[in-house]
Amino acid sequence: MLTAVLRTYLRPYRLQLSVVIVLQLAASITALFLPTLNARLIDDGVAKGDTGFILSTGGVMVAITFGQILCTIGAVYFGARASMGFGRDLRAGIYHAVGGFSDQEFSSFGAPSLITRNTNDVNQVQMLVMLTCTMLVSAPLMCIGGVVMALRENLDLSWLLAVSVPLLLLAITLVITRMVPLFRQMQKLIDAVNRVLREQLTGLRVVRAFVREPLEGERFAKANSDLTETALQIGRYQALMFPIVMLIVNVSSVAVLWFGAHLIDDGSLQIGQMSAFLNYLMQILVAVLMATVMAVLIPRAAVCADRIKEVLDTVPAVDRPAQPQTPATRTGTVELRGAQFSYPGAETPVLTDLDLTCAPGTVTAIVGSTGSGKSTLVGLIPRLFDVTGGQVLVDGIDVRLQDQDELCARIGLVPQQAYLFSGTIASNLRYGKRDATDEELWEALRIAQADDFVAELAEGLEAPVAQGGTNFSGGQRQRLAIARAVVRRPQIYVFDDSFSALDLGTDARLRHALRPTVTEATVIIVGQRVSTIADADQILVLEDGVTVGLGRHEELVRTCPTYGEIVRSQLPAELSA
Ligand SMILES: Nc1ncnc2c1ncn2[C@@H]1O[C@H](COP(=O)(O)OP(=O)(O)OP(=O)(O)O)[C@@H](O)[C@H]1O
Repeated sequence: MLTAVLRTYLRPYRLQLSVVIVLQLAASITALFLPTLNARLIDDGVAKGDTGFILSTGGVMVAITFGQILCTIGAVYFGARASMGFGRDLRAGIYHAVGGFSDQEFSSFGAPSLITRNTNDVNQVQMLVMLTCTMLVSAPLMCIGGVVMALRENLDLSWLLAVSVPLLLLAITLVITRMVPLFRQMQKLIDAVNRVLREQLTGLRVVRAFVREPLEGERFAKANSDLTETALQIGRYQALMFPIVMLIVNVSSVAVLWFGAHLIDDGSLQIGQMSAFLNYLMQILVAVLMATVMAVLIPRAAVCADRIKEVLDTVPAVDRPAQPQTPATRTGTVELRGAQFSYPGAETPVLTDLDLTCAPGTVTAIVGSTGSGKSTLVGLIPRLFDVTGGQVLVDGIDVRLQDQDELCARIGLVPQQAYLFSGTIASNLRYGKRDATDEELWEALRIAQADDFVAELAEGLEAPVAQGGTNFSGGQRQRLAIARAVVRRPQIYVFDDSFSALDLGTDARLRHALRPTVTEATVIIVGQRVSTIADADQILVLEDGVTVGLGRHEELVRTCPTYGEIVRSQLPAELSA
């Protein structure tokens, strides 16, 4: 999975990565020559008092160091650009994939997990790319090159390499193998903290109203302490790793000095050679350390890449046709033919064998008790989910065969939960029609009975809207959501219980103002209130997802017991007769 993500998303950065490799190569090779030059400077310059040699070798060393600095800066620069670009593209890829999800995929992943995957998980993989760009070539080159160069300086001390390098590798591997499972656990725990936090913030009012703060606090504290405990365990291993590495490095240095001093005493080693050997040993140990740091990151990045790939590879239940069909005439006729729908995993269907035709210029109302399937039914029209049996047609063509964007552009959906986006009233209203003029916005507000309260706001159309529209009342939010649909002037209006938060007077005025606007449109209203739906051209009565009545109000009052029951429970006796 990790390699698949890297292969796909690093492809556009091949050139930059090649530059990084070349620069790393140059920086590492130059670094490898410095200890040898230093040894010559000591043995042939300082020891013999040859100032000219000292100056010329020193000059070469300064030039090499300068070149090395430039190569390293270049490698980090291009590495950072490539890895940041990689992260940006990956986030965009996930965003794009999530954008095609239907309700089904959203609920199976959950919003908090999708957010963690698009932020934290991407960061982990991006960090791996970044460090790889810094160490991929230099670590193995410094390691192998260091061994070769050290052996060139002196063979008698070579056994020190054979002991210290494997010892360091063994020690680090032992620590890392204990850290890897903790890294896996950590991503899940970050998900859990996000989930709890998001749920509590969304339902803050309910939490307060039911005095659940202490209990919810405990729930958060549990998720938080689980994450902290795992992070601390990882931290303990990391803290253990540092002294172990330092111990091995320092003991190895002392050993080089100890045994090197004896060899110098014997006359078989020069001071400069010993210093070069020491430098090479340090370079090798640092390279081993860098490689193992990467080895720590790989399993964590692999876990994150798996989670990212899971999102990228998810095929939405609502797919887009390769060759969409376009209706011959676009009048906005909606038809359900034997429509059936079951939520995934549910034993019984939510909607069974529904037949309904909603013609342009007519109003269709859908009523039924809570949970009877009304919202599910209207969700089938803009393809929030697809039928599991039968068909939904718009203008005679199955919605599954039509271009999704074109289809949705013709539908003005006012959902049950009126959701507004952070911005201004104008930016929210222009959601449906970007180029709508202020006059069009005011007209839509007038129809939605929202012009009064918007006009009272000091900034008018430019009044700020908080995320979710929480700085407006439920009724105001609903009216703004209705205005947003009206601005679009769609052919099909779907009001999913959109009038429920309005008082009877506003509800009646709104429908009255809406009538001239929707004379040619197909209007579908989900409603609980009989006064809202009584004058509809046809009323569909649902009970447990099955049609138990279809007709006009007067007819249904006589013929449909379920409808009669709803009417009797709401209207005075003389009206329901
Ligand atoms: N995402 C979902 N996954 C599984 N079952 C669901 C899901 N959404 C709704 N349901 C179930 O489908 C049934 C119909 O739900 P739906 O929201 O369509 O009813 P409704 O008539 O609009 O209700 P209300 O009037 O309360 O809004 C309910 O029994 C509900 O439990």
